[in-house]
Amino acid sequence: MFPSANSSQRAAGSLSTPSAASTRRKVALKPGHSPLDWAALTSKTPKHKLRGVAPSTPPAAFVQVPKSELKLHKTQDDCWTCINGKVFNITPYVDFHPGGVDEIMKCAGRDGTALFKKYHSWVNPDRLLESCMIGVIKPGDE
Ligand code: HEM
Repeated sequence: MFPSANSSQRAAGSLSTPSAASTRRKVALKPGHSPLDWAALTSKTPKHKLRGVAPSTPPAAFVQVPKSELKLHKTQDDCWTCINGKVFNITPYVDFHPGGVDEIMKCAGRDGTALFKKYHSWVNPDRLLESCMIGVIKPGDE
């Protein structure tokens, strides 16, 4: 084996047996629910269906969502959240969430910005959920 077990080229500590604290908890997603599958679905599904709105609904930038409306959508088959002031219909995404359904449902029907940043500040919600954006939270309701 190279480098040999006691070689100075080896990193200190044991790389093969990480402590429990440093291991990432892996969630098993349903078949067909990988990030690539999500990208494929969003590219072929009409936007109004992903947004969960009527086809005649104005583009997201022109739609204001009151907080009282956001609160009504908190179940797995009708789930909205607000991240950085943007309101998304995450119903079609829930089963694709790499962190699992239970975790993402914690932001259902409410502002998920803090939780989102706590768990993955590196993820870009605007890009990932672009096709699911319903509108912006009503000014004053943030
Ligand atoms: C719209 C809301 C959310 C979206 C779009 C989203 C998206 C993602 C994405 C893309 C990943 C994979 C990150 C990576 O592998 O680098 C991920 C992982 C994860 N998410 Fe979320 N997430 C959302 C909400 C949440 C919430 C509310 C929680 C917790 C309460 C959460 C907890 C996690 C956890 C624990 C992981 C696994 C991280 C790991 O592998 O170490 N997420 N999420």
